[in-house]
Amino acid sequence: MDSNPNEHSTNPLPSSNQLYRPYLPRHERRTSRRSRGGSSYSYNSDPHSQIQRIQFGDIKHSQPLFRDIEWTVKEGERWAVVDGGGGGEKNVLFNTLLGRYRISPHPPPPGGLFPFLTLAGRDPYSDISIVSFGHRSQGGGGGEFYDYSARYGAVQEQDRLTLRQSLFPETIPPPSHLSTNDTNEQLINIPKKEKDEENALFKHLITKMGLESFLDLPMIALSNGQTRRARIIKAILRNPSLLLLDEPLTGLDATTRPLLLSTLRELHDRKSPRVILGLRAQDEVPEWVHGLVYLYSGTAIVGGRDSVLREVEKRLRSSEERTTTTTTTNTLNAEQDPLPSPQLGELLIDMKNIRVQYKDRKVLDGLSWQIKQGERWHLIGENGSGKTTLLSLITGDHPQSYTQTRYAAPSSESSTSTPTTSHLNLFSRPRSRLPTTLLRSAISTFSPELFDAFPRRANMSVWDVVGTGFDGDFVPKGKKGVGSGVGMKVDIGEGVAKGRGEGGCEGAMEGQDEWKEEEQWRVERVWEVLEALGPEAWSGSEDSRRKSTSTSAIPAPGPSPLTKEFAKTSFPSLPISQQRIVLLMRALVGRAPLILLDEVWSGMDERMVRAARGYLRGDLTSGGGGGVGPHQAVVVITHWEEEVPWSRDEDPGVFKRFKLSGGKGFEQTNQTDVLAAPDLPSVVQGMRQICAIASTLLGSAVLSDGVLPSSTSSTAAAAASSPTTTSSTSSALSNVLSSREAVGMYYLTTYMMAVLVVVGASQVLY
Ligand SMILES: Nc1ncnc2c1ncn2[C@@H]1O[C@H](COP(=O)(O)OP(=O)(O)OP(=O)(O)O)[C@@H](O)[C@H]1O
Repeated sequence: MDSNPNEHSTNPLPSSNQLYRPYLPRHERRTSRRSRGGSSYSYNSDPHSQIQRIQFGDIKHSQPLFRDIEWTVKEGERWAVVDGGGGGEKNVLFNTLLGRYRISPHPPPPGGLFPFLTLAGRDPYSDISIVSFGHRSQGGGGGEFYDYSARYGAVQEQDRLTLRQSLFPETIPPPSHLSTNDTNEQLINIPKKEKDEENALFKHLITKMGLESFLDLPMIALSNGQTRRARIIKAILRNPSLLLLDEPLTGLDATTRPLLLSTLRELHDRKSPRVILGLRAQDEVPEWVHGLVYLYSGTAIVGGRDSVLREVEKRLRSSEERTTTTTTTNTLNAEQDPLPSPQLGELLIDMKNIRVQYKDRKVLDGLSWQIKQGERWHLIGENGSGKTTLLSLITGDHPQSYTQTRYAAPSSESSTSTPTTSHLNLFSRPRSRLPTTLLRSAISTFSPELFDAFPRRANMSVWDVVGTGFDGDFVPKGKKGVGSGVGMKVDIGEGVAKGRGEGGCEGAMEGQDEWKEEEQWRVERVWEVLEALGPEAWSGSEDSRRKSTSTSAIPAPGPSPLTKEFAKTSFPSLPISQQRIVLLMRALVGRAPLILLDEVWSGMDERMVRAARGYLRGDLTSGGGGGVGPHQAVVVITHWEEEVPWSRDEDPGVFKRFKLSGGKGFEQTNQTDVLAAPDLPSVVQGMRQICAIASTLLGSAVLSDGVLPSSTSSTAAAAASSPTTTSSTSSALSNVLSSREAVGMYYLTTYMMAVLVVVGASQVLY
């Protein structure tokens, strides 16, 4: 296999100018070639490049964290590092480049690990920067919970730092004891030319990233995506020689991603700064990347982009084949015990004409949305469109959640109740009449904010963390670490508290008669979730492999030893990806009536994502049960359609999408989805209009309220894309046509073919 990144003809690289020019003693080089073994992958087809064979590890670890990595980066090459195995391997590699882990044997002087810096007399470790989004950014390592809802209220003095001030500390007003003429800018005394260049770059970046209008907002007020863009700009403005950018695409909306990628490419090619990208296994690798380091189970596949991707796919395919036995076994179970499908029920959340405003900045402006039991929503919207704000109203964290009820002017005819012009009703009650403790147990959440804020106390085990999910606590409570109950039930009309419990009495509190039954249910439920989403599902350990290849359809009673061990593990000691899946378990354990999952997959490895998706969907292939009951409602917030565990095509009545834009929200059907698609060529637009008209004229009989019955929709779509019934152009077009338009296309094509047949026949006859 050719894995030399120089295979890309677009990049004629100078072979002598290397970023990494690691040097190995002769005997090492010989050994490294001979004893490479099957576990590592390397390239060395360029005679000028030198081999680096490194093992690196934390001084605390007797075993190296990685072995046999050979990686040379030359000036001009564009590289990305992909975390294929999870467990934070990419983080370890980046930290090694930053000098935080030891390399053995260390590349000796004079070049060292970064000859392009060392030989130029620069200190690598002060000239390389990292911006990481895959890892915990705030809250430090301490055990305290910090208030992640602070941004919604009045901004505190310590949080007043604006985006501009954060980028240019010299613009921070001087302390009061200095004279106002004595600005920091003058004190710092930046040369004018450099300043002009910096300003030009700043303007370019801030415009391209769409942050001009946020410059004078406090940093704390920026949305997740806006903050990420700002952090990247800040790192670029520091002008390091090399910027390690870890998971920059996570949390960015679909419009911003290509803009950021093209900017990074531009900067890298100008060497100001050079960039190495860190990507998740599920991220698409940009076309312009030449070389990939794909980290996997303590080693790496290193080489050209395409060849590494081919190799990874080959390995994945063979590992999937190995697990076929499990799938077959579990499918048998599925046939015996089908999981009930979602059942639509009572209204859980009812928002009408919601408004959220900060001074003259309107974030939500007349938004209405209803969420019912059993529904599965995908909440979507560009960065800054108000998704987090909306969720904070639902969870009651936002102070403006109390002030959403407005009444119509009383009419002259007296009536017993005045209708509202706007309201926020949570579980049939205005937010102000719902105690926060009850709300916390009725709505469970996973979000980047919660992940950052969740306390990491050294003595907190995985069990403790999962157990806090029942009552929405942040510290373990109760004798068995499964909470102590909130003593109330959330009222969901007819379906009181349906969707949770299933054997427990969730209104009970410690000390009450029903508590024993509730506690017993909670303990069993923690084991159930730990077994389904714990290491058995993703670790690939010998134990779990033995279990997964077992042909017995009868699961062994009780949790496995691996699960028991995991339950006892200290939560803060886990790698980030495992902390994330534990917090997902926390969100699912209590069977709360409403579950909010915001950017849930970021930082998890592929096997975890697969296990969690299966569990949420209720596929019996992943742990033998459904993560979400038929009466529970779920909202998934993500910028990536493919991250949603369900598809609207499965059942449009249950699986829905709500889009935020311009302060408003609207439900997107398949139809509006396509109509909203940007930059379609006008010919396609024209075709679509014709098809829609044809659909209305010729096929309106099959339409009901403009929404197709699913069987009709799929038949029509299939017919529209079938090469036997349409031309190749219309077949390609069917990819961008809505169901209704596809029906139109079908009728139009049939109609035109009929006309052709008639015309043809008449030619023959006459
Ligand atoms: N205290 C505040 N003052 C002014 N504007 C604010 C404040 N808090 C939030 N905003 C603005 O509200 C808008 C919505 O923010 P929100 O976090 O809800 O967006 P989002 O849709 O979740 O974005 P993302 O996809 O980036 O996470 C943003 O433009 C943000 O700058």
